[in-house]
Amino acid sequence: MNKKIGFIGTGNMGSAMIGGLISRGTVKAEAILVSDRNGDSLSGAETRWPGISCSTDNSSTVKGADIIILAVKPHIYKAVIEEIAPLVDESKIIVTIAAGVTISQAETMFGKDVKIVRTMPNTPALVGEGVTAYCCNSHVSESEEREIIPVLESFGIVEKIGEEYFHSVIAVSGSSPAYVFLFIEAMADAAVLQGLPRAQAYRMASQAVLGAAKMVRETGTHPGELKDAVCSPGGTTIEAVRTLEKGAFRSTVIEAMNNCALKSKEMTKG
Ligand SMILES: NC(=O)C1=CN([C@@H]2O[C@H](COP(=O)(O)OP(=O)(O)OC[C@H]3O[C@@H](n4cnc5c(N)ncnc54)[C@H](OP(=O)(O)O)[C@@H]3O)[C@@H](O)[C@H]2O)C=CC1
Ligand SMILES: O=C(O)[C@@H]1CCC=N1
Repeated sequence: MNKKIGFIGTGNMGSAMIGGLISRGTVKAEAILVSDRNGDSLSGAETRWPGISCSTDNSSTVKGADIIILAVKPHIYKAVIEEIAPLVDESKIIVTIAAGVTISQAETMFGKDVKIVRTMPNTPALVGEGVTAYCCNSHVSESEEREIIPVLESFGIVEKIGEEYFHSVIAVSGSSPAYVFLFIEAMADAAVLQGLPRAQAYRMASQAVLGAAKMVRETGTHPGELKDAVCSPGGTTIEAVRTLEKGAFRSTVIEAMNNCALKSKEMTKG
């Protein structure tokens, strides 16, 4: 692709996306422009990805890029958009990634017609195993949407959704790596408690999650059926499942994700 991609903000999510773009080879490092007010984030990006253009000046990113990804926290959106709005014309596409910032709110912040693609990525974008949900505003043409999809595919799988589903998507993919990391950490802690060396515990716990996820994806078998196949009658696994259910494992996950989606709704109200 011969487009230049700009990032305003290169913290947790921005750097995961840059990593995905470069390792997938969607664009060369020289086609990526980054600006950040945080010198440490900027120098970290410069060291990790030699060839990218780094600056503390957001306007240089906007001037040089065709696709501009706003990778700052939601409460910074208004200030950044007001700063860059005069430089954004119909040749540029704005990609938003913020929780709780709707297309209509971003349009109001720009105060003029701008092409906006609202997305919800997640940090596994760094290793090309992310999920990115997106929807476009009415100013993005079908051909422009076709140009954006390969950019999003650099991060992993891509799902087009109606904007009303963003709250659920934040719970099931934007935020969910955090719950999975907790789960891996807890499994490794238990293994360490039982005497396994920490490094082996992390390798085994994370591989079990990776392998189980791949089985769901690649066999198409219902997760309940896959669980049943691990639980030998009177065996070890059903003891663990009984204990998890006593602790309301599934209900706790459902409740947590419901609260996550509610928080996203609340953030939309500002
Ligand atoms: N983290 C995640 O897993 C996900 C995050 N998101 C969304 O991504 C966005 C970014 O989150 P995240 O990466 O975690 O945040 P971070 O704080 O890690 O990164 C944001 C970066 O932007 C910098 N910044 C702040 N203000 C400006 C400015 N005016 N101009 C240029 N740079 C600025 C910050 O600097 P400083 O440190 O000085 O503030 C920081 O380096 C959020 O809107 C969030 O909702 C979406 C999906 C997943
Ligand atoms: O916690 C947050 O608000 C952001 C959005 C999704 C993941 N991190």
